[in-house]
Amino acid sequence: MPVLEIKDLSKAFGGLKAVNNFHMTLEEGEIVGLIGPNGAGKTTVFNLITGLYKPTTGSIVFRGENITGLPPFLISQRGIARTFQNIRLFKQNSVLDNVRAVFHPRINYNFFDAIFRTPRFNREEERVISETMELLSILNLASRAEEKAASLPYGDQRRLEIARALAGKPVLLLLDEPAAGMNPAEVKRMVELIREIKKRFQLTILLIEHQMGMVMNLCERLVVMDFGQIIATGTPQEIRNNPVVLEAYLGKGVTVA
Ligand SMILES: Nc1ncnc2c1ncn2[C@@H]1O[C@H](COP(=O)(O)OP(=O)(O)OP(=O)(O)O)[C@@H](O)[C@H]1O
Repeated sequence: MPVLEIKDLSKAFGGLKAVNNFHMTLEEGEIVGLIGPNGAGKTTVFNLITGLYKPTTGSIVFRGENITGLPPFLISQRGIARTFQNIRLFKQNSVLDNVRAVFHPRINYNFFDAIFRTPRFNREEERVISETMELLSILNLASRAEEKAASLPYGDQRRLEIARALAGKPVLLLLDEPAAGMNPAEVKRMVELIREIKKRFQLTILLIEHQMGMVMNLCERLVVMDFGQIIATGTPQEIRNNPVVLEAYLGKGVTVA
C-alpha cells in the first residue's frame, strides 16, 4: 500500500488555480523532491496534504485512509508532519520547550496528576524530557536545550523545526525548503541530516527545495510543477536534461545547476 496517494487535486483561489489536477504516489521509504519555479504551487500542495487548505477537487489517501479535508490536528495524529518555509517556532521559549510542547498532547497524566505532582506526573515528565533530549542530540542541538529559540543561529532554527516535526512521530515528513538561506557547508550538513533521520525513523519524505544540488543529491525521484500543474516527473538525471523543465526555469531566469 502506498504511503500517500493523491488524485486529481486542485485548489483555486478566486480565479487562480494554484494547484490544478495534481497527482502523486509516494511509496514507503521514498524520498521525493517537489520542485518548480516560484509560485508553481508547491507549498499549496503541502497545505492541502496537511489540511491547512481544503481542496477544491480531488482526494488525498494516506496509508489507505481518505484524509481529504480533515483538520490539521487529525492529519498530524495520523502521522504526517511538516516544516514551514518561514520558520515557525515559539521564539521566546527554550529549545527544549519547543520540542517538549509537541509531546504534550500524547502525555499520559491528567489534571489532578499535574496539580498534585503525583508519581505518574513525574514519571511522564521525565519520559518526555528524556525523549526530547534524545531528539535534540540527534539534531545536534542538545547543548542548546536551555537557550531561547530566538537566539539560535538560522541553521539551528531550521534543525529545531525538524526536531519539532519528528516529535510528532511521523510516518511521512514534508520538508518545505529546509536548506533555504544556508551556505554550501550547511546545505551539505542538512543533506546528511535528512539521510540520517530518514533511516533512523524509517520516514517517507517529500521535499520542496530550490537548492538543486541538494535535490539532485538526495532525491530518488522528482516531480516538477509549473503554474499549478505537473510538467515532468523522473529521476534527477532525467529531470536535469528535460527541455520542458529547463524552459520553465530559464523562462524565469533561474538555472538548473
Ligand atoms: N492563501 C492564498 N490566497 C491566494 N493565493 C494564494 C494563496 N496561497 C497561495 N496562493 C497563490 O498560489 C500560487 C502558488 O503559490 P505557492 O506558495 O503554492 O507556490 P510555491 O511553488 O510554493 O512558490 P515558492 O517556491 O515561491 O514558495 C501563487 O500564485 C500564490 O500567490
